[in-house]
Amino acid sequence: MSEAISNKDWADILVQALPYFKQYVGKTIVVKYGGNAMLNETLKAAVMEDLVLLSTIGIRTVLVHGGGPEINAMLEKTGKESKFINGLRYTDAETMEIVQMVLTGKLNKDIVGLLLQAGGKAVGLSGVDSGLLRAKKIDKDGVDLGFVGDVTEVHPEILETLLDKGYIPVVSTVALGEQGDMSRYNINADTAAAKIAVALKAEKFVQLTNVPGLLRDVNDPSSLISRLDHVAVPSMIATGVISEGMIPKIECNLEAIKGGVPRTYIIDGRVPHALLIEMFSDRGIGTMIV
Ligand SMILES: Nc1ncnc2c1ncn2[C@@H]1O[C@H](COP(=O)(O)OP(=O)(O)O)[C@@H](O)[C@H]1O
Ligand SMILES: CC(=O)N[C@@H](CCC(=O)OP(=O)(O)O)C(=O)O
Repeated sequence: MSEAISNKDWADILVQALPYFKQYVGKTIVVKYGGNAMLNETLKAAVMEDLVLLSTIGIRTVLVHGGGPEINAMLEKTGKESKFINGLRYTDAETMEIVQMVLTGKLNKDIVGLLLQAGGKAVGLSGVDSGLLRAKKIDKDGVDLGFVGDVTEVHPEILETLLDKGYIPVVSTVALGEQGDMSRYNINADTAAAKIAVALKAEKFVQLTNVPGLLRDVNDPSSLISRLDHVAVPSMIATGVISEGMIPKIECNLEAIKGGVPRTYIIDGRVPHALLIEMFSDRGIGTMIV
């Protein structure tokens, strides 16, 4: 890259990024990294570099990861079918064990390893650790989703402690039941990330996914909605413009905004260094929800 651009352009880019550095250093951002955006190893390495850069310059960075496709693959290996209702996985007891193994046992540790390799300081934990996430069985429109949880409490002290020491906390979204309930609950990673962003009073909540953002037509990548007004959301869900995994993604953005997070974005994790571009330029990639 340094060969392709002039010294002046190089310096200009850094100077233009300076106001953004000033805006975010010392502030907290929560990044949700979706399983679909994790599938390419080169892109994954670029995401790790971005996170390490943010953390190194003093932006308090929390990573919450998903892993839907990896869970699907493991279920398939064990002969189980994946079933989703409105973007949420039907989770029986056996599926819950597999969800915990894949998210907390495998992906969480893989990501921490990659962050360390990229020169960062990172610690992995699940929602169970230190009682970070407590949940109760979800009850939405009378549909039984098994061990899918609604987050009822977030105890972010462990995240604050790690952030104070310069670590990137890496969170997998398995939660413990409420007091007296030792069940584990499967939490949609977008939903958990938004709750964590609210609890940490984050300045920004960014979701990295495998589409350019919210699309007016899911089959047309050029139909990006750059700025989504929350008022339009219910009718977009009712008419099917927003469907499947995009439903919890958009709904949790609204929750985050209601909870006081000033900026929420959905961006394309397949674009190399999308996170840096979003954070430090005015190129306006992805969808901003207002
Ligand atoms: N209007 C829409 N715009 C973009 N994506 C949409 C839309 N409606 C549904 N989707 C689907 O939502 C998916 C993103 O959600 P999901 O698969 O849960 O991603 P992640 O793994 O990043 O959480 C897209 O791949 C797309 O198939
Ligand atoms: C309840 C529910 O649906 N949980 C999700 C948790 C992982 C996740 O959200 O992963 P992505 O971000 O890759 O979609 C699941 O079981 O797939």
